[in-house]
Amino acid sequence: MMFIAGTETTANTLEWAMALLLNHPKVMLKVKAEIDEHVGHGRLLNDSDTVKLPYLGCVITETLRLYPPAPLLLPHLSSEACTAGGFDIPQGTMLVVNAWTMHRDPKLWEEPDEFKPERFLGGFGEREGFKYFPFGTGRRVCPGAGMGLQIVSLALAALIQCFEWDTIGPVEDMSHGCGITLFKVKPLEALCSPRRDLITLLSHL
Ligand code: HEM
Repeated sequence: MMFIAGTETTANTLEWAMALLLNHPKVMLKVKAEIDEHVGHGRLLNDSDTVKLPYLGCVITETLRLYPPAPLLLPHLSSEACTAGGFDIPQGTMLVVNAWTMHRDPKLWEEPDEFKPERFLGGFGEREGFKYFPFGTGRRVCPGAGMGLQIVSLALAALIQCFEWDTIGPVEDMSHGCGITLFKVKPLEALCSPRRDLITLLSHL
């Protein structure tokens, strides 16, 4: 279960994040500048560096808002009768929460369909958690959230630290398909070449 729940979600997030960055070169440059400033070119970044990269964190948070890997979370069953949003829910009802819709609700977000990592600079208030939940919430919240975020941060940061990236066509196609997870219809294809400043380091790996 841990393996199934932890692999596709993490890989999809990385793919969506890179696709978004390719379509937003100014954001890509900002992430690169942050990595260059806090890690540099003399060594490969490691997991203790990710805390020094708040803008990268905003990019991943914003990616998970626009493309939550589990857009309907997992189905929940009411263990007792309750009320939710004014609706009476009998015991034993299957509840599905549509995170995708809430993450793009214009009543909750400014320019909801735009990729704007800056919206998360300065943190995220506790109450706001109710409009943003790529990992679910409550008792059945994703137990791998911390690990998932760390893997995506580390992988994305390493790809940007070491390589120059470009789209193959004019823009990356962002069409999505949805099963249990939200996937990219056209798998990401991109051009990459080693960054000049990293060639010596990479050649010694
Ligand atoms: C970016 C990465 C990930 C995302 C977006 C994600 C998202 C989610 C979501 C939305 C749920 C359902 C929560 C709910 O219905 O309230 C879930 C459950 C779960 N996730 Fe993740 N997940 C990620 C990574 C991981 C990783 C790395 C692991 C394990 C190593 C993991 C293990 C699980 C397990 C075991 C459950 C079921 C929990 C339960 O039913 O009590 N996930 N995840």
